Amino acid sequence: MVKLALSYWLSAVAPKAWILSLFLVFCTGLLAFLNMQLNNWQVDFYNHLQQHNLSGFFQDLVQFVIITSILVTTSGWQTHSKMLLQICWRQWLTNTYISLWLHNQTYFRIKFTATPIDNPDQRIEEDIQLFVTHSLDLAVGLLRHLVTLVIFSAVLWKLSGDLTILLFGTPYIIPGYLVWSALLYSAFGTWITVKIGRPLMILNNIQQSNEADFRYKLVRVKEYAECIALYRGACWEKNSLFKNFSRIIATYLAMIKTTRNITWISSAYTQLSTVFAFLIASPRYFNDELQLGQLFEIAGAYWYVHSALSYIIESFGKFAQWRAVTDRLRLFYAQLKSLEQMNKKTLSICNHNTLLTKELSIFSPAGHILINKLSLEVTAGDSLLITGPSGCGKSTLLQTLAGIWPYFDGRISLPSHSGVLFLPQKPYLPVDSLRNVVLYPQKADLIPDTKIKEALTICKLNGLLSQLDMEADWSKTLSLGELQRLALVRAFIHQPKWLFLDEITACIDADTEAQIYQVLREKLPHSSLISIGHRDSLKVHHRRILELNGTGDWRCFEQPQASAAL
Ligand SMILES: Nc1ncnc2c1ncn2[C@@H]1O[C@H](COP(=O)(O)OP(=O)(O)OP(=O)(O)O)[C@@H](O)[C@H]1O
Repeated sequence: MVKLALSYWLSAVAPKAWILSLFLVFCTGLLAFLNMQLNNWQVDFYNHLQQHNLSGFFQDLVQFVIITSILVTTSGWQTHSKMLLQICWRQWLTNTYISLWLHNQTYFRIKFTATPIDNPDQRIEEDIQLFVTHSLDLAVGLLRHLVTLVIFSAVLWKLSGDLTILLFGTPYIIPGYLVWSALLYSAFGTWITVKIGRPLMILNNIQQSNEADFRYKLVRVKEYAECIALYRGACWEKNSLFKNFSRIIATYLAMIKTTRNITWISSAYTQLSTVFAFLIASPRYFNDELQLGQLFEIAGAYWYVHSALSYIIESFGKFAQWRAVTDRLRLFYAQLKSLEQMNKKTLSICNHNTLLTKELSIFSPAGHILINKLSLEVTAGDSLLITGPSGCGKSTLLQTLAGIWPYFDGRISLPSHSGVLFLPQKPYLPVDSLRNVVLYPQKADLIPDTKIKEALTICKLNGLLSQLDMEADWSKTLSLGELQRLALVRAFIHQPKWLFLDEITACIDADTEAQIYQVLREKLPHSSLISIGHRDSLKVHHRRILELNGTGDWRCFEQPQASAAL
């Protein structure tokens, strides 16, 4: 994961990434330096106040304005470059994940892995955003605090002088005792915070999944609103949503407890630290070894050293969340990569002008045989109807031929992918203009409107002729039969050499179905047609029938009633 995240700085856009990163580092370093200047400035300022030195006081104010102006400007540029780097990095990482996810049908195959990861959508949208934001926040914070630590430790070391302690009558001199005490104080605080806050990391991870599941359930209610309303399922859905949400509450309550404990520690720690510096420097002040200005300089330097050292304590919550999203993205990436290997291992499809299967056995994910040793040859221009009882593996056979079903043995020779069109059982229509929907996934500017309108007329969708530019979620407004006819419009527009139809006319009346098949034969006389269907009326439109019986056995025979046109 770290390798992937950092490869942004080695990618094609590396120059931009490096320029932004270096500028960010420069601003961060400059801010730490300016803070040191301001802390140093306090010495003269408080001393001039103590000495009632008015001209010195005004000189200090001018100096203050100059330092602060540079500091404010640098702060703005630091935020600017950080946010710019954030969005560029996120864009690159999102592109990488989306490309891997959509490569080689991984988005489909991922559900076949032994432990499919949950909510890839959330990982790509939210987790990457959190990962990038937190990574940069933590990295910039770490850098700022490291530079601060080095600078102010040196200042504190110089100011602290030596502490002499008597141990068993022997005097021991501790140089830079203020630095050592800050180190000890912070080490103790960090140790106790990490110990108490460790469960927060696990809880954060669980909560990310809970939130995603809850969101998914809400989206499903929206998607299936019509079915839920017809089933009168609102009460069931409400209970299910409450059950999901109660998991969020339970995890959150556990998080509250841990966060409260951490807050107690960090708040006590911060409060104590404001007086701690004065406390340990006070002996030298009351011995007249320090002036008021130096005392404030020590307190300021101590505060910076302390806040740099307590960085882990302050950012523990963020760090816990960062760990959680990093784990989720790492697992997602590992699975995407393993699927890439799987694709290479199981698929061996070569191009021919004939569809050929030799001893092709297809299995369910659980390992049950669906089709046993199918040997089949479909030549260009031929037609085949696949029938059989529900669940016998008809759609799975089509998915295997499409190269997206991984559980098979045997050989498959497929025609070139460019002239093949698969129309699945459940039509998919993107939310877009009708023109783009019927041309999906091709670009709209390649096909003239006249051709689209002709195809719509053939499929008896004349009512949509005037709505080519209208953008809508068509799957919500059209009937199932209309959706299937809209899917068929694609066949008339693209005129593929090989057309695979999976029960695409199941919701269309028999007369329209017959007309559509008739026109398909007229308009695409040289195309091969492979359909799946249950209706006997389909047989007449195909030359051969492949009958599956659900036990793995199959029978392929010529259809005696095939229409004269075939
Ligand atoms: N993604 C999947 N995960 C688990 N099992 C699956 C998956 N897809 C299909 N199956 C199983 O494989 C078997 C064959 O399914 P398939 O969809 O091919 O049947 P079918 O013959 O097309 O049925 P129908 O006529 O009802 O559409 C079924 O038992 C189904 O449950």
